[in-house]
Amino acid sequence: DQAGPDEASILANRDSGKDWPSHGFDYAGTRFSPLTQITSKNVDKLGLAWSYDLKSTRGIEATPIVVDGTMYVTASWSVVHALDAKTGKQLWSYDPKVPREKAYQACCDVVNRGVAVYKGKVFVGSLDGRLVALDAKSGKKVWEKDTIVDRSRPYTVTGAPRVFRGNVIIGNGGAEFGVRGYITAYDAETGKQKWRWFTVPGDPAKPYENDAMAKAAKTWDPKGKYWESGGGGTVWNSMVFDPELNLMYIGTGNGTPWAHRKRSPAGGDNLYLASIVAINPETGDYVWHYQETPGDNWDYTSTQDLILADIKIDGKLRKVIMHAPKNGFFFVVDRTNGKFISAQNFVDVNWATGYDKNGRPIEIAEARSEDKPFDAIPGPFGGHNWHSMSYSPKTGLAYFPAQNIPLNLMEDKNWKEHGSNKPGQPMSGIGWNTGMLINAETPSSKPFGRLLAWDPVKQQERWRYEHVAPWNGGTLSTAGNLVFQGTADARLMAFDAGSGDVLWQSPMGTGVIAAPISYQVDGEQYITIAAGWGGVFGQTQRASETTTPGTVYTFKLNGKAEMPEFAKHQLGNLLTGVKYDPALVEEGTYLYVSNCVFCHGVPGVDKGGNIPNLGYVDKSFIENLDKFVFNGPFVSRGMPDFTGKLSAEDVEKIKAFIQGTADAIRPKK
Ligand SMILES: O=C(O)c1cc(C(=O)O)c2c(n1)C(=O)C(=O)c1cc(C(=O)O)[nH]c1-2
Ligand SMILES: [Ca+2]
Repeated sequence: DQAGPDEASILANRDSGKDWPSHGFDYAGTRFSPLTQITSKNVDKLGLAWSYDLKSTRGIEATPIVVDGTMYVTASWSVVHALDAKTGKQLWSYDPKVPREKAYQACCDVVNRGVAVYKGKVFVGSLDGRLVALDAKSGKKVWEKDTIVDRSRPYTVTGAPRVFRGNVIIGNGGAEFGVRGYITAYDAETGKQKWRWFTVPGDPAKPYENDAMAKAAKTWDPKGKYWESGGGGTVWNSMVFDPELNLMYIGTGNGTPWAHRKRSPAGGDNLYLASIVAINPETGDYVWHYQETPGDNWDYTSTQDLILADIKIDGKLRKVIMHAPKNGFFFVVDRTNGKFISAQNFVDVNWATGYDKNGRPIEIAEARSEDKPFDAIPGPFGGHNWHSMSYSPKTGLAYFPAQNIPLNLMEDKNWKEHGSNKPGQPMSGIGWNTGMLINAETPSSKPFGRLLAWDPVKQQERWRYEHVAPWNGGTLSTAGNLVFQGTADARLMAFDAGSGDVLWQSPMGTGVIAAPISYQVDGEQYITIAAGWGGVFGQTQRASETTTPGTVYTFKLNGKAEMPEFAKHQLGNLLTGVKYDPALVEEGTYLYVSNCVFCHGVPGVDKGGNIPNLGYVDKSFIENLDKFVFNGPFVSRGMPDFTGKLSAEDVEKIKAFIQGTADAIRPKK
């Protein structure tokens, strides 16, 4: 009977690298495997050992966990699969049966970033906010908890739970819509709630939960009635742990609404949005915070992967946190006390020129313009999003995918209500609450995606690899002098960790957004990636010509298994022939933005990701659009039922926009 892993075995595994026992490999989140069988000298001999069909057509974001020869990986809709890590044979699977109508309350695809495994149990957070403990051997449910404080709010769970000091810790998402962020700790054995920590203050008419909330409330303007929309600050991805300091660290998300002036009219830092916060994992007590984006106005979440390392700065060994959040700066912070050490931009940025010695950004005034559109660089998709970062103590470099995805936004001067549904306000028809309008002016910044190797001591780039598109996968680095990364254009690549030379690659059949892992069974080292295109950008766009269901691929030296067949992605013909009134196109544009755009993309311009682009579907779909929009025929696929939200006239306007846009972009003969 296996009872592992526990804290001691997870710490010991850092040196052996046999398992991949926790989300970021170790508690520090380094994603650095000490295994050395596969090296920069022999990586060209890497071949497929096995593959496993996850039966999923939406984004796959999971980091698999491997313990004692068993792999635990999740697919979209929070479905867990347990596999024999040597053969890929299924041992069991568990489907939490997420109600499909929950999909549209997830801002960014029906994704899940993986499980935690501790003392014979597997923990998964379901999209609809339950934390389920399964028996690791059988996959049978042991206990289940509802982690959501207020079911009237659109909370979702996409992140992997973590287990620190015997507590299962889980956060949630929903800050695009309007929720109050928090994390909760449950006893891993019994499921009993141990503590809960909110990230932002609640209604000031009620007592604050703790001193940290009282302190935070002073940085919000109550005239903004921020508690009505929840304030935001969701913890939907990163959590790491330093057992010696007995501190866990979380990265917190953006504000609701995005527009700072709207949620806090007099300004203010709005603690603890867009921050790193240190918490005692046993008591849930706040210890310190460092806010990376005071008064967030751009969806600059700080939920990207945190990594703990001990690095030499100015001749002194420092206990630091490294972080590359959405806002485009690479941070090094002292993890014993939260003191700022340094920050340097890793992509071009146009909202700040840098950070002063106290760790405050030096802002550029236009970035908070009240009445002009602002093509923020990075945009709301981030200079780096959740795609995992790794850190190699051998090279002293951090490896992560950097990017730009342009989006031109303008504050909505007339925004008043919390959760207002207004044409032109992105996805507000299904509850998004940004206080922003999408500007029809095309952004002038350019999209790109690249792998960066970053020196955290010198705060400078060491090397880069330019990808064909944004939205590439997370990274794994290994003691074999390698960095592995999956790409938007459907490859798994291996780079020389020191030089960035491309040493090996394999086609994947689908764009990759998750991060690879490495482990060892019976003396053989394996590299695994859970591939499946999606996430917020991947719903509407693609960079691959093939398409396959979500698949787990596992490689080893001289592996001889055959790749599954990849289907060529069939893009239909550009839509033609739907009758429409050109006078309705403009109003249709605003309605499309407020109801359709982040799932279906711009008709004809985007090519469709894991959700079809309406500029390339059969004409009969658009002619009969009302039949798909009303009475919910596609609710089972996650599409909302717009009955009562849109009128029949609205649908005619949306049809005019779809066909009108397709006609406008059609090459002239
Ligand atoms: O504010 C939030 O609560 C929240 C949640 C999530 C999520 O849970 O996936 C994302 C974001 N924000 C977000 O801003 C974002 O860019 C994003 C990308 C993704 C993804 O999985 O591709 N999720 C999220
Ligand atoms: Ca967000």
